[in-house]
Amino acid sequence: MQHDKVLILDFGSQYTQLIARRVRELNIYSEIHPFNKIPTDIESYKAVILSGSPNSVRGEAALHPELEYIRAKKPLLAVCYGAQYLAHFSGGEVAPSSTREYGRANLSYIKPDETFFKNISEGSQVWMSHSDTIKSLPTNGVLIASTNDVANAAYKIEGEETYAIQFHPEVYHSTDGKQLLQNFLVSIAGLNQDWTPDSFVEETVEAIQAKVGNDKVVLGLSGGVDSTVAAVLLNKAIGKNLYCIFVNNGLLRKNEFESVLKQYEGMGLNVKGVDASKRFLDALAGIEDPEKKRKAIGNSFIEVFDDEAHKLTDVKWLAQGTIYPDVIESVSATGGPSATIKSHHNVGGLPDFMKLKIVEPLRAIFKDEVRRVGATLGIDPELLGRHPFPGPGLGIRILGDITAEKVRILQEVDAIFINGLKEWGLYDKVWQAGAMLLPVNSVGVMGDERTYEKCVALRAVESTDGMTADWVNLPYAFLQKTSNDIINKVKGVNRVVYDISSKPPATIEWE
Ligand SMILES: Nc1ncnc2c1ncn2[C@@H]1O[C@H](COP(=O)(O)OP(=O)(O)OP(=O)(O)O)[C@@H](O)[C@H]1O
Ligand SMILES: O=c1[nH]c(=O)c2[nH+]cn([C@@H]3O[C@H](COP(=O)(O)O)[C@@H](O)[C@H]3O)c2[nH]1
Ligand SMILES: NC(=O)CC[C@H](N)C(=O)O
Ligand SMILES: [Mg+2]
Repeated sequence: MQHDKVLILDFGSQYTQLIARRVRELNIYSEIHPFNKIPTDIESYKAVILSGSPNSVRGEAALHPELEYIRAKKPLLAVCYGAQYLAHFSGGEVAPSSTREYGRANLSYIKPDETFFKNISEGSQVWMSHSDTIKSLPTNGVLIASTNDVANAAYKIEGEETYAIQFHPEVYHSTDGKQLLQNFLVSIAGLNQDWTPDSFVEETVEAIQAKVGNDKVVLGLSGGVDSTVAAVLLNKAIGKNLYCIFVNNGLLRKNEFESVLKQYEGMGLNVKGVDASKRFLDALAGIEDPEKKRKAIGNSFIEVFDDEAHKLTDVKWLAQGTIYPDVIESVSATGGPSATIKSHHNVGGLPDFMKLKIVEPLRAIFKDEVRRVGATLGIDPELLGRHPFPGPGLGIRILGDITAEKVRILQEVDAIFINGLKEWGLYDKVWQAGAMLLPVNSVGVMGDERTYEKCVALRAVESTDGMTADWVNLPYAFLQKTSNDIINKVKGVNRVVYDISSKPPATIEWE
């Protein structure tokens, strides 16, 4: 079945992904594309949304989209920069505002009987984030809403299905934002709300069957949410032609290799566990630089996969659990290369010599949607609720060089911390948690003896997508008990600290 879809043109706003999510929450499929790479099959989109931007329409760096096939031809919603753009270059005027406007505002005026504001009343809270303001409306512009500080908070263009708003309906703080998007997409643009997890499963299974046919597929399974949901979908589509490989890279959590393999047994998946710990640890020996460690781990993954793929005959495809943020983050809105903070080493980016074609069934959906799809597929909620765990595992949580002994120490510490979170009912309140082994020895005293041992840092963060994160205010009583348990039970550790840095400026993992 073909679904109605929405095109979101990205001008680099930090909220663009949120627009897509909010639209999808309405069971309408949406795609984000850079403002300067408008898809050629523009007819297939039923409505278009222009995002905000860090740039100003008044500056030399103003971004100019090519709206020839969009403007006045399709329902168009312009948010913030988009609204300023449509005003400034079509007969209106944008100027710097006397005060920068960030945060909460309330609609003080709404034009009566506007479908765009159906079920939304004056007083409704909206969220602002701009420093330019629309001084005068474009040709044929009609004012449809104001706040106390922003006279031109929303306008429409007479004779077109074009709407423009200065505030951000996509953030949760705009309390009627979802209603507004629904008014625009459903009541005005006439889109169907039929894009649901059930329909996703059904259509994806069919699409995989059509694409892969009778070929064999290998998939790297990690015990994590994304690869597991991908595996179950593929299994539903192609059954025994799916070969899952779960690699013990020697950097997994305590007992994880065994317990994850056991968990998969009950799911009817064809999984092979490959213990390659020695290969990884050998490749890592003596390497201290974080990026070099990541490269060594990534290369070892590729070698293991290559070996395993060669043991099977006629494998043509590699399946990956790539999700939508992975895809978007690799395309920068303005085309400029963004700085490499860390090379995230998935099994992606396979070298040409492997000659495998790629199948990525989750490529178009967000993490929370992956979880919903997983639930529809009947995957254990406990597995779906697992914290993300990076492919390089404890390798990027042991600062400096890695040895088997350091891995053992960190596995013990991590197990005490994570099990404690579960026992105290805190695990599901935390987005991700883990422990870091620092390359620092400090002096302690245990039973009247001097010790000179390692320090570990505990980290627990709240986040929605890992892009930004804040540390979690864990109860002191919990930290106290955990610290005691770690120091008493893990030989080699005599000091525990708690990481209270947000991302940015820190990152979640220490390397
Ligand atoms: N130990 C492993 N064995 C085999 N494949 C792995 C392993 N670790 C990671 N991978 C592969 O790398 C991909 C990226 O890992 P990533 O951690 O981003 O996703 P995930 O583990 O599937 O989900 P989550 O983000 O919930 O941890 C995985 O989807 C999987 O294909
Ligand atoms: O599969 C992965 N391969 C990697 O190389 C990698 N590095 C970081 N992460 C995870 O990404 C999120 C953000 O982490 P950072 O703030 O440390 O960049 C957090 O959830 C990290 O655990 C990785 N995941
Ligand atoms: N959030 C936005 O789109 C901001 C637009 C523009 N950069 C401004 O500051 O007004
Ligand atoms: Mg993972």
